[in-house]
Amino acid sequence: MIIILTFPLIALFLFHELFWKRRKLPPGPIPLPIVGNLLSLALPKPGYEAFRKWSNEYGPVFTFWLATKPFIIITSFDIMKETFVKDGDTYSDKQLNGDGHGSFYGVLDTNGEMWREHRRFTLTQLRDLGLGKDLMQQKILLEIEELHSFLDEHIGENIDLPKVLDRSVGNIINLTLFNKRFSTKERDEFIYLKTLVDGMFNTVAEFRFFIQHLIPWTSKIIPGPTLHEKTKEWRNLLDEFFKKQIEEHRKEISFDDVESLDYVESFLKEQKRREEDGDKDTFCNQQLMAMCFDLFMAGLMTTTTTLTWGIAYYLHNKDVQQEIKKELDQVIGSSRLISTADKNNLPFLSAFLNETQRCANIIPLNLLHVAKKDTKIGGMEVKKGTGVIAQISTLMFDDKVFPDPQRFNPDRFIENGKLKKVDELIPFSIGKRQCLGESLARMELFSFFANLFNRYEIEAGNGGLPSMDKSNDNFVMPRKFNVVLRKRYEE
Ligand code: HEM
Repeated sequence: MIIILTFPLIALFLFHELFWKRRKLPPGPIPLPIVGNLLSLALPKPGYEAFRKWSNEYGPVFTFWLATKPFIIITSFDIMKETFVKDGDTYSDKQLNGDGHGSFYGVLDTNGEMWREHRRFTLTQLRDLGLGKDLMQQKILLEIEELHSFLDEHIGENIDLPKVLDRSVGNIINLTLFNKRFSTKERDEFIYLKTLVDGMFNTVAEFRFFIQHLIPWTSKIIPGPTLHEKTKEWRNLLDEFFKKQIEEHRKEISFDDVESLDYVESFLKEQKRREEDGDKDTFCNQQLMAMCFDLFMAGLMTTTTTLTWGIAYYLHNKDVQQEIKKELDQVIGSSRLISTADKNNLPFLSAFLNETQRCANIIPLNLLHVAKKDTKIGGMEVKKGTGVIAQISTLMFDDKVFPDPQRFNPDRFIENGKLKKVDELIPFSIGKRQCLGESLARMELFSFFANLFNRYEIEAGNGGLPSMDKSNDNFVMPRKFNVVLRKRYEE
């Protein structure tokens, strides 16, 4: 009797999984029950190969099952543009889960008016705090001078350069938020903050937590602490860290000053204005903490990881090193600081930066968006609420756009001795939710690379050349390596 009943149930289940639930979606790989196509991303990590194969097999628009949820993956630049730029409003919502802040605040994990208002506010503040003027460049150059003084003391020694750069990048975000940098004496304070940021990232990346993030009910059956409990621990510590600095601001702020020195000061002034107008919600304290969280989470690891890959590619490619040094010697010719004002005269260095971002390809699966209404993508019907992803990592390794894509070759961005604009290079994504920190990140990457390469000979340290293996980590982080520096100019 049981066998007679079980057989049709299994048949029904398989019919549902293999056919019924997929019938109105673009074609794609067959999903397994519960995990969908997730396992393919681990074979090999970080999943570039799986997406490349599917894109070749099913075309530039296909369905990928992230656990039990279908996502429409777009791998062609033209269709990404049609979708996320020309019809941008339809895709400006993200799939929210609140795992980061434990609630829906900030910009990473909000939609609608809250997201729009704070995205606009933050972009305006970043501009007013210096990105639109020379001020931000000056702050970055001051940070680079501090970096140089530190590195100069360690000439000829083995040094974990990525770790040192991490503090400089963290300083720039902290300066932007709180007008405060971590001096050499406050190194422990930064190490503590970094431990919290890494702790949060590593938690979300752990497979059992990643599954809980995608299928919340599994937290009830997977043994051990839940994702919610684990992220709450890190979040509370991060909140405490931010709260301390916010409270110091509250004590010192002068609401009569029109100009603000940092993001938190601008936010507190706007908060007061709104509260006087009867709006206590839009600029509430929880939103401020969530914004500090988002800018640190989104801005620190991405920038340091890109810088670290850049140094690794530089060490591995002697011919590229020679070309960069030749250009720097011709154009700069001294140990003076280099700023973005020099950028147009350093096309090969800019090409190196482009190629670093393309090859580092640090976001193997882009953030999850949803269609706000019934629509069409690449001619295929898509229902309101369906997940949609601009799969930028597949595009950056597309051999039709970037021939011989695995080869590190900055020359692909050079034409007639000048920097060639290649629209398909979109490491900061595309559309209404394109990276909010893009201008800041670009300025940092250029300034750090230019000044490091101009001031120092950089050689591999005692562990040899850095490993270029990306299969070890969910975040495409390079493995740890040391370098040895020597000065290129006597002072
Ligand atoms: C090399 C460095 C960086 C890379 C490669 C990068 C890349 C990205 C990508 C791919 C997205 C997802 C866009 C989407 O949803 O389609 C994103 C979003 C975001 N990034 Fe960045 N990012 C970098 C640096 C930064 C920095 C320095 C900050 C700020 C300090 C920042 C803040 C953000 C924020 C707040 C979002 C969410 C925007 C929104 O949803 O409206 N990022 N970034």
